[in-house]
Amino acid sequence: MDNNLDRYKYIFDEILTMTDDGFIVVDREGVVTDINDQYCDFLGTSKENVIGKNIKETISNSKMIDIMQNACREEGAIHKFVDGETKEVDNRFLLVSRSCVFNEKQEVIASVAQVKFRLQTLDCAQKLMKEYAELEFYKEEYNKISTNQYTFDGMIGSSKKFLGIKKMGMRAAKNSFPVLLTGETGTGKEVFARAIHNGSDRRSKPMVSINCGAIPSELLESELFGYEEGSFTGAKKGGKIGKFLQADGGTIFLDEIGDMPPDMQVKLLRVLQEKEVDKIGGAEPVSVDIRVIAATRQNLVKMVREGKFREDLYYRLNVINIEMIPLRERREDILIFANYFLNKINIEYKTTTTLSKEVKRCFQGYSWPGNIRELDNVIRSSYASCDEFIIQLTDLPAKMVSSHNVNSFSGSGEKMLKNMVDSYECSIIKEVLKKCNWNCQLTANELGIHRSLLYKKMDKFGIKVKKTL
Ligand SMILES: Nc1ncnc2c1ncn2[C@@H]1O[C@H](COP(=O)(O)OP(=O)(O)OP(=O)(O)O)[C@@H](O)[C@H]1O
Repeated sequence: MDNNLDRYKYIFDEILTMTDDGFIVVDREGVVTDINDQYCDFLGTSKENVIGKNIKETISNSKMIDIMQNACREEGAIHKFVDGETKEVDNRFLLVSRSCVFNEKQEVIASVAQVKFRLQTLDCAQKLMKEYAELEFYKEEYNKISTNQYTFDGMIGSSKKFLGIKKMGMRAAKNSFPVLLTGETGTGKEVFARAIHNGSDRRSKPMVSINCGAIPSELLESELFGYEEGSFTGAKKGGKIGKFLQADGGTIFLDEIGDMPPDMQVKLLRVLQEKEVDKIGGAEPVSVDIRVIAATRQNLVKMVREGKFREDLYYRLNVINIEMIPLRERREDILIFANYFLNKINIEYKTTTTLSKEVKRCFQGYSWPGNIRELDNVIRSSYASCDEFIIQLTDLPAKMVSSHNVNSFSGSGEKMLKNMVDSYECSIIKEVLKKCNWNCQLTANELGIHRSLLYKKMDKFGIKVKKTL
């Protein structure tokens, strides 16, 4: 019997050496018992580093243990190797077949996986890889839509002004004219753009967003229009498709359009006029069918006047203009948003935290320069620092609890002043504590007071050292 086993071991080893494919074998516990050189080479490791260790240490998202648990097999599945787990940077998707091995009692004793490296298989894998990437993109988009946040129905707000622009957005969704969304930061321009796209008959195609201000101008052209393979040094193998072509049939969202460099403004104008994209290094222009929604918090009219933004492009983009409303001009919606964000955290952490009367008053009186995004942040940070189940004034950032918010404080005369000073002092201490990661010595240094005084004040205000959210 032993002789027979030895014989099979030699044959097995020879097969593993001869094949062009990668092979790996694990035992019932997921510990690697065999791996061939081809696979080690692809992973950029050695047999000594892999054999005897759990498969997850080498391939963290391996499915071999699942295969054994389900006593099944899988053929030609696409496996995406995790970044840094293979030495081939451009080759992270491969075709893998996995199977479990049974003994004569039909018990699972091992699992074996084969990875295809042969060229024709790779070709096929690369095609599948593109489809896989597209599928992942649609899955992500689907998740966004299904959360309902990005539809007009799911949009928060019931103030008259907001209902007015919501109506404009719903009307805009019925056609494909360019839309220009203007307004301060954090007012919901991107959320609105998504709702227009999701409400239009383009919703089954992608909405692709690009922040024109966040991409260096020398990269913007290739990001927007793509390039052909070999069109410049450093160009990726296989070229790049570009955001406009990715959005074909759907919508492109050009955020911070005011930051688009002048040479790109000319190129964008051409796309809007001709409905064609010139890929870098491409022989022919490619036709595209896209709806453009642009957004900016800058004053484009002023920029046109100053010669910083092309007038012809401005008119092309500004067919439908929707001016988003700052939160301070839709005060009826402030508490609706505050409760919406707090409720989301309460659900996540299974708590029932609420806002105190004073906090609600303070929210109503505050100017919210960062708008809805700032309100979301304030709710998070105050939830993280509140000790009880009620968010108090002392949990808010110091700048909110300033003398501009006199209305938020109860009491009269000296008592009121003392309440305000205490509240302000407490907020500052909490803010610096958070900044210093709740390190009391650093906080005392930063505040310029002795540590013992800091402790006294923390005691007075009931501040306990906390974790951050
Ligand atoms: N109607 C809404 N319902 C729920 N959340 C919203 C709503 N509008 C905006 N938000 C939230 O407010 C934040 C800011 O929204 P968004 O990014 O759309 O603003 P923006 O105007 O595009 O900001 P910026 O100009 O800084 O890019 C996001 O977290 C978003 O989810």
